[in-house]
Amino acid sequence: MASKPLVGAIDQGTSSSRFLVFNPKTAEIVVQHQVEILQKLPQAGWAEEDPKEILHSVIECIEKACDKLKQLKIDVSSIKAIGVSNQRETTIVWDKKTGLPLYNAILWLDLRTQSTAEKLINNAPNKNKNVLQEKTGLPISTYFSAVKLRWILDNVEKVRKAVAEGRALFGTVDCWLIWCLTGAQESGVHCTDVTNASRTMLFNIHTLKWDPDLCKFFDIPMSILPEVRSSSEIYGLMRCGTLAKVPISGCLGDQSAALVGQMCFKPGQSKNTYGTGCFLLSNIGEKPVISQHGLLTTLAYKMGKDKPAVYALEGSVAIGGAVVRWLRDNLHIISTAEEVEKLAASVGSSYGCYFVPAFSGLYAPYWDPTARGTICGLTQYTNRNHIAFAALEAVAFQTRESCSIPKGSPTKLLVARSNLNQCNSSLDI
Ligand SMILES: Nc1ncnc2c1ncn2[C@@H]1O[C@H](COP(=O)(O)OP(=O)(O)O)[C@@H](O)[C@H]1O
Ligand SMILES: O=P(O)(O)OC[C@H](O)CO
Repeated sequence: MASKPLVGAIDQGTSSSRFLVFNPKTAEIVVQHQVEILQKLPQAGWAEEDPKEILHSVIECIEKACDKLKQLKIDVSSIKAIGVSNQRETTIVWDKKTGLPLYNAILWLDLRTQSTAEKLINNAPNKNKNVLQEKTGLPISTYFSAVKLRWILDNVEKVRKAVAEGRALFGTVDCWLIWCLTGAQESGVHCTDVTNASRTMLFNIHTLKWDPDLCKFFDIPMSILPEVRSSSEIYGLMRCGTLAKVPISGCLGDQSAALVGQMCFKPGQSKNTYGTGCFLLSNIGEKPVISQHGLLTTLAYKMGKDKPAVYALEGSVAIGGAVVRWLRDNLHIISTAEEVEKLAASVGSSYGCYFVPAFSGLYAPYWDPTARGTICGLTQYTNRNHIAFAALEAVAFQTRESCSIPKGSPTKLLVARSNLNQCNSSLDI
């Protein structure tokens, strides 16, 4: 008897890559594999990843998940389609002739563009950081791809040369992965979807097209931008590995994917996801609403070429699970992320210690790139357990703040999910 059709999902996040194989009828996960990604922090505020490592981690996850399927005696040819979801805004420029990246991926939470963003705001009428909000749904901030791309064009000679010679391609992580997996130099498809495009600040969220005026504002050559497609259509076929010839037929920025995954299809339905950052998205239907209170307006999904675009309001928190990684990698007070729960639970309170993990400035609703993290309220009594508790409490405080920003329509349902949720203390807080 033929095996039941399955669907594969690439989830390329800031901290890790995953490949999950689902039964599309029941949404049950059949197998999955996950690989952590190395983050390079070459200077204070800078955060990069190697695009080749990102790609290889995804390929490793696909191959290992397929091995697990084989161990379960399930034919890998049961995987009929693959979807891509990805950390958004992270900016990659590569050479279409060599297939190689021309610079490391600049991560969404990188702060190197603080002065670029400040300069743009100072030149805007009334120094208004929301001068592009009507068109893009976003404030001028270090967060979005356009300023990162501007920085690369200003600072990386190799990229300038490749642009002049017509060899450079720009893309967010979805775009890089789809181009590589559909054949790179030979047959790579250079495309992105509307949800990812809406995080670049070069995309008009009303016309659903790259906007020449926005490109002029940031002085970005339109020739390097990918084609913008819907979130659900066949972009191309896998050209390598065990899943060669399987169509890649879905693409959504990870927070939009989470909204879809939680089936928040009606206006007012919302989800909050805890990964590296923490993102509350609320479905607002087919008309974009511009927030007066520091929320972003973003594309939620467009489920086919001829299907309507659906929008969301978003409360973004840059540092969620990343604070736990910082306790592990920088303070070394835990050796695995899971341990944080034991430490926090052992005290049950921070005893007046507060942790503001503004490592990447503050996002919604402040949009202040100059903010920096702090731990305060320390006494001689404070130990690592209290700091662990305060770190988890900080994620909860930031979430509460996102939930309390007025959204224009009441939230009817809020679903919370992800890795940090495995940590019961964080949910209890
Ligand atoms: N059990 C846990 N308890 C608390 N934090 C965790 C736990 N597991 C992972 N994390 C944190 O969550 C983040 C990873 O979550 P993940 O969903 O893989 O992120 P992303 O999608 O951004 O790659 C890391 O920053 C890590 O420190
Ligand atoms: O890596 P995550 O899952 O925290 O998601 C990152 C966001 O897409 C950044 O906008």
